[in-house]
Amino acid sequence: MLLVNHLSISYQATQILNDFDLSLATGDIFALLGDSGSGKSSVLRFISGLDEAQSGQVILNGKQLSNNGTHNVPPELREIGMVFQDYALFPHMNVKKNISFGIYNLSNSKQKTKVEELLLMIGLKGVERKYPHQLSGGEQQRVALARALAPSPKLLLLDEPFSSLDKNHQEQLVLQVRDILKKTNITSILVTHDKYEATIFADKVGVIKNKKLTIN
Ligand SMILES: Nc1ncnc2c1ncn2[C@@H]1O[C@H](COP(=O)(O)OP(=O)(O)OP(=O)(O)O)[C@@H](O)[C@H]1O
Repeated sequence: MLLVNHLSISYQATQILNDFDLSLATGDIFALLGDSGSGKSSVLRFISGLDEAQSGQVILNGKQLSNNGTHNVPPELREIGMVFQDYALFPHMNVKKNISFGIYNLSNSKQKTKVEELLLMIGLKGVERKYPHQLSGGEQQRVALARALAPSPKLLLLDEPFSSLDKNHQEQLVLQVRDILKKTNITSILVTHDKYEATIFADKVGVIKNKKLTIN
């Protein structure tokens, strides 16, 4: 379960969020909408431990990761996976190296098995040795998802991962990723501008309005 309590964020004198609260059950897929500049990415950066805030608490599966706007647990120890819109993959690493990046502590044979399992799940069996530039945008985003899922995170944060894809493939990928997340039962938050995408992807949709979260 994820709890975000009393999150308030200001940059210089401008307040972006005021007492933002969010509660998700394990396995929930949540989409966060809001106008440009409303603070969607800022919420993800606080939850992931990258940016601090004026106030705010994060509790994931009973563990307090942040309190009073500061972080008790650094980003790399939070068991939170992330997928972004751009620069999702390391261009100089092949697909296998990209996916196994976060599981370097496993033995080579365990890494290999995990990469094969994930490639099968994302429908890209056999591309281990390809480089990102040899894949389409949608394929790259599926590999980015596999990389984020490899260490079995407790929470997955997706910041507009579908928005740079062409419309024809976008819906198919949105539904495919939803399916994968449902199978793995990972609690997820998608930040998006696209109301339709939010509706088909998520179990619950929320909007940032007047610096707070409104659940539809
Ligand atoms: N490090 C920072 N320093 C100063 N201002 C910032 C910083 N990060 C974000 N902001 C400002 O805070 C506001 C919220 O930014 P944020 O990126 O969270 O919004 P968003 O809802 O994700 O926007 P978009 O949909 O356009 O990506 C914006 O006005 C942005 O310019």
